[in-house]
Amino acid sequence: MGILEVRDVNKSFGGLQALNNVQLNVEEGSVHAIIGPNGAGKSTFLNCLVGRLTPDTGSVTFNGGSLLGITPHEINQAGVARVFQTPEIFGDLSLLDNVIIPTFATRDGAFTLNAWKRADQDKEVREKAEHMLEDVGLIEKKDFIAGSLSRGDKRRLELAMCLVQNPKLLLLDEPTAGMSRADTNNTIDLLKRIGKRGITKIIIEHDMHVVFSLANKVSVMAQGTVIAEGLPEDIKGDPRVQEAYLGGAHL
Ligand SMILES: Nc1ncnc2c1ncn2[C@@H]1O[C@H](COP(=O)(O)OP(=O)(O)OP(=O)(O)O)[C@@H](O)[C@H]1O
Repeated sequence: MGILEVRDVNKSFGGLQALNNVQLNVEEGSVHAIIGPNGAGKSTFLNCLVGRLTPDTGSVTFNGGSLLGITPHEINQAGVARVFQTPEIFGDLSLLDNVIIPTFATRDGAFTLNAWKRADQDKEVREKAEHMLEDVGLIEKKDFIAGSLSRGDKRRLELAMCLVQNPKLLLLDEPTAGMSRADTNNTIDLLKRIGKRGITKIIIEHDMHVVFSLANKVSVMAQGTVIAEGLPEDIKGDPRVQEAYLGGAHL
């Protein structure tokens, strides 16, 4: 039994079948990459996991319970956190306040919009948020306004906002998209470091350097279905994958 079990998931948009009988089994503590060409259905699949979309048929079981028929907030409370392609941060607040908000919410549950200002005075919350910023290498910028950060730092901040919620499963949607090679390598190092905490991760990524640096297992999607699955070194040499993913070029 994996921590996440996906069975026979289908999703259509009008006449277009975006997901076609998707099966996935993610082992607890693993880093599971999902790769595939543009339009393969990767984002649609991720959206089905976090409740942004509802599959037409199939089941999604996480940690023994179904993720279907519950709200995105309930999915988050069940221990699933997602880092988006476009970082979802509060651009006009400081980095520290950005991390204080989810730290406070995780400890105290739902809260009113202005309550986080009180959280700022809460020593325990503040220290936890600062510790998290230290973990992702942003502590020196804690008083900067988040909107002024580089793209790489914004993603690092969003990661801190997710990690402070102590997720069991972290979904990373192209975590290095648009980053310089130096920022990409920093992100790989950071993800390796947080990997040591045993959080299960699903990574959707186009950059094969990132995939092969981090993943224990790779699933390849094409035309809405999983066409191959295995260890990164096996996937690299799989002719079906070469064909589907890069039109025959070598990974
Ligand atoms: N909301 C939607 N309405 C209609 N069609 C959609 C919608 N979302 C996705 N699609 C279509 O579903 C298919 C799968 O798209 P999806 O974005 O999941 O692919 P992807 O593998 O994530 O691609 P990329 O790597 O380019 O992000 C595509 O043909 C896309 O045009």
